[in-house]
Amino acid sequence: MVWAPEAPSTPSRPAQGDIAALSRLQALRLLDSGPRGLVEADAEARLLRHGENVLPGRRPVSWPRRLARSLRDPFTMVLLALGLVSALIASWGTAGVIVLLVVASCVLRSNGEYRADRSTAALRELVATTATVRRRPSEDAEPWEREIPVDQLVPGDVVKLGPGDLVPADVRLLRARGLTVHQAPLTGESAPVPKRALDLPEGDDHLCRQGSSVVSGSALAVVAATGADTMLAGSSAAPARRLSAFDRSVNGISWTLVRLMVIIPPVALVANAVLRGRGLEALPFAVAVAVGLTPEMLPVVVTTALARGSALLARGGVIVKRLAALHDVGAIDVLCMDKTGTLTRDRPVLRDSIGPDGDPDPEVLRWAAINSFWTLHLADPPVPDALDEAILLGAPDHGDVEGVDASPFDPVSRVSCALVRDGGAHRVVVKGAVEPVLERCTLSPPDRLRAARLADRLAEEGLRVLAVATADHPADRPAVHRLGEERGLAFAGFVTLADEPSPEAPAALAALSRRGITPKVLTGDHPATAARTCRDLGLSVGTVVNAGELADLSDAELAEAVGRATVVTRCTPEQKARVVRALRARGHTVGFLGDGVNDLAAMRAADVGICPRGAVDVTREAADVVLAAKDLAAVDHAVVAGRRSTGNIVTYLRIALSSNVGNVIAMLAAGLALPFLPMLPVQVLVQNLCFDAAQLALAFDRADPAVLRRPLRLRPRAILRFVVGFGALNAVADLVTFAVLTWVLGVAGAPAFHTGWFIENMLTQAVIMLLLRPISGVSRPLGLATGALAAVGLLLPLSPLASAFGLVALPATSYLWLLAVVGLYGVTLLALTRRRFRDRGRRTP
Ligand SMILES: Nc1ncnc2c1ncn2[C@@H]1O[C@H](COP(=O)(O)OP(=O)(O)OP(=O)(O)O)[C@@H](O)[C@H]1O
Repeated sequence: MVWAPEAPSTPSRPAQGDIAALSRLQALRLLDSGPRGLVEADAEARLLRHGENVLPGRRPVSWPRRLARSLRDPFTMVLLALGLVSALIASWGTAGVIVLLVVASCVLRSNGEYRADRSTAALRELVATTATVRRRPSEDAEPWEREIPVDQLVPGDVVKLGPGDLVPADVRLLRARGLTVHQAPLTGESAPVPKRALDLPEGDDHLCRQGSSVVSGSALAVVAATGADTMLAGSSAAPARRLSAFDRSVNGISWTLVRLMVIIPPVALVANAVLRGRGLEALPFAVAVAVGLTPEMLPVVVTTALARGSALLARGGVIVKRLAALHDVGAIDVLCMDKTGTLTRDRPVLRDSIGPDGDPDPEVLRWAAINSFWTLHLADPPVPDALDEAILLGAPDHGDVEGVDASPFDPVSRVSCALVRDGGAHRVVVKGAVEPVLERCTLSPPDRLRAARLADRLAEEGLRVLAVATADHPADRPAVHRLGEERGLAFAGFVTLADEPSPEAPAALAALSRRGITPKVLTGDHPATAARTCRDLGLSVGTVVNAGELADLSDAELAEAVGRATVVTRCTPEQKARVVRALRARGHTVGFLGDGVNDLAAMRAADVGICPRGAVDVTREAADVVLAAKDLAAVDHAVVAGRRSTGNIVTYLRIALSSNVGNVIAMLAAGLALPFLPMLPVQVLVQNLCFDAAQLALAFDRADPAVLRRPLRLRPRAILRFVVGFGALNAVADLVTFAVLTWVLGVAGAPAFHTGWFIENMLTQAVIMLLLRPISGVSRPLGLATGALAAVGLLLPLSPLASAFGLVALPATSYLWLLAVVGLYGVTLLALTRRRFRDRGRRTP
């Protein structure tokens, strides 16, 4: 029979309030839909009418808007302020060069960010969430179910929901089995909320909103509102992402420099006035010195280094969803992971069916299969449970038993239930983890102990053990989602399944530990099964912690306990998250690799969430890194790419800041010692511009092998300490140059002095770029950039442009002396850096 909706006098945008008050059938009619779903052509027409199912705030930012946004950066603000001051005192050269610096860095930055965002958006598309929709090719055709991108959903579409799905739009439930949803992003409630497909609705039990996610159970629902019409869009409750450790580190360094930039001009002015009697004429110089401190290319180098790393990873199928996460991957020192599918192949195979006395008993398997069959068929989850499938594959026919209702596996209660009619009687069949099932059974204390010991023995062989129990169920007690709460069950026995350890896991685990990463296994499985699997993979297991025993510990005690453990078992989703938070509180940078709905909370709690492409939607949405497959070797690749990119950023910061700090100290000191300013403002700014441009090559530098061997994090304090030391050395080289120019070469007049110092400065910058790095090899871009920098320094004073910058040609002896100073500086730098980087294995960057 074809289901024919009554009057099709449907408004194009039915008010949600109307739908909330209606029965299932009335809601379907209002939406001009039916349980067999929309016809494809109708869905297309609706898509044109309603638009894509995209939240308004999620649209891409345009290039001009990005350019305008880059002006809001603190460095740019200070630079513009200094440019304004220069313009006010009619120092047009200084103001002009500052504007040029700002324009260059803003254009480069917004262009880099635009390109990086476009490529990460394209990569994100590859792992975008989909919805299982029921549609018909034509009015009379049978409906089919298929996955479509969430943005293609329209009001009236009939969708299926299962554990781990993100609710793709605002929906009205048509059928639900054991459905619980997590709707914290909308209501703040942290506990999962049960939902039912009632015909006479009370409250919003029968509605699920976009932004919530399915924790357990399954449902069929009709889409009531999409895109801007959803409650989430209306409430602007889109979750704000917390600032990552990397963002905080970069901000920390930036603000330290910004403070210095603001302080330098007044200090320089006062010192010049007091010691040299100079007035406002020293202001352009003071401004130029402050500008000289800025690492203008910081945002560009950061974006380029991270975008390059994630582009390389994408070629291997690893997708980094937000750039800063690549740094965080490189910083991971503890990798928490689930067991199933990560350490095992996730291809369970049925082994045995064992009665309470330990002997084989086919009846246990029969009940297990009845439970699996009816939970799969009545609940009809979009993705069938692997354990249920394995049981059905290995079980004989289970006879004439009719399913009445079912509550699919719930990762919190760890049981699944089916209500069946067996002959004339109703019977509830419960299957699940050993402890929650035994807890629900009527057993004498010795029998309970014997059953638990039997389960331990089976689990010690590395088998997955499911307990099975049954009970008569009076027909007048229908509430299925209360089935799991049944007590007084009769214990039937155990079924066991084998899930072989993954053959690739031992090598991948060994590779991770060579990179200084400690693996920790957080699983919902039995302690003995988990311990045996880990031992088989060569992991040193130590004490196996049972998460149930951690419940009463304080956060500090928990941190202590899990800090020592390698395997934490019987974890509920929230316990996995608590363990991750405890490890972070101990100062670890924690990565979490998982793929199930039971991994979601931990994924969100971790510094970096990692999942395979086949993970449930909600986990994939929360993850920062998505792998082509659940493969520990791919995590290793991501770690290497992260450390390589961070290594390049750290090198850039060390070089840029050491050189800039050195120059600032030298200029301020020389400005006070000399009767004239040691450099013209325009010269300071030109050499700054050349140095900035050359440093872009550092984003493409080679990786230091030592950096790849240990977790690498941007540590502002360590970088600033490094900069103070090497900045001081750079200042000494500058001051030696001043001494040579004044006393050895007897340079007469400011232009010759300025030129000598300009040449030396450009050459030392080239030397610093080559030597202040942890590796001796030079990449092609770096070789070209440093060569160009040195060439500009040596040739600009000899070129026709020299006079425009206040430079003059120097005699050959001056060049020789300058080269000698730079050579001496280079040798000293080489000796110090080799020593500094030789024992880098023991130091932080
Ligand atoms: N379909 C199912 N029916 C009944 N019991 C199940 C089912 N799936 C899992 N269980 C039981 O619940 C326990 C916890 O399962 P859960 O999915 O939380 O973790 P897991 O898959 O064992 O491990 P991991 O967290 O490492 O992926 C399992 O050890 C098993 O005893």
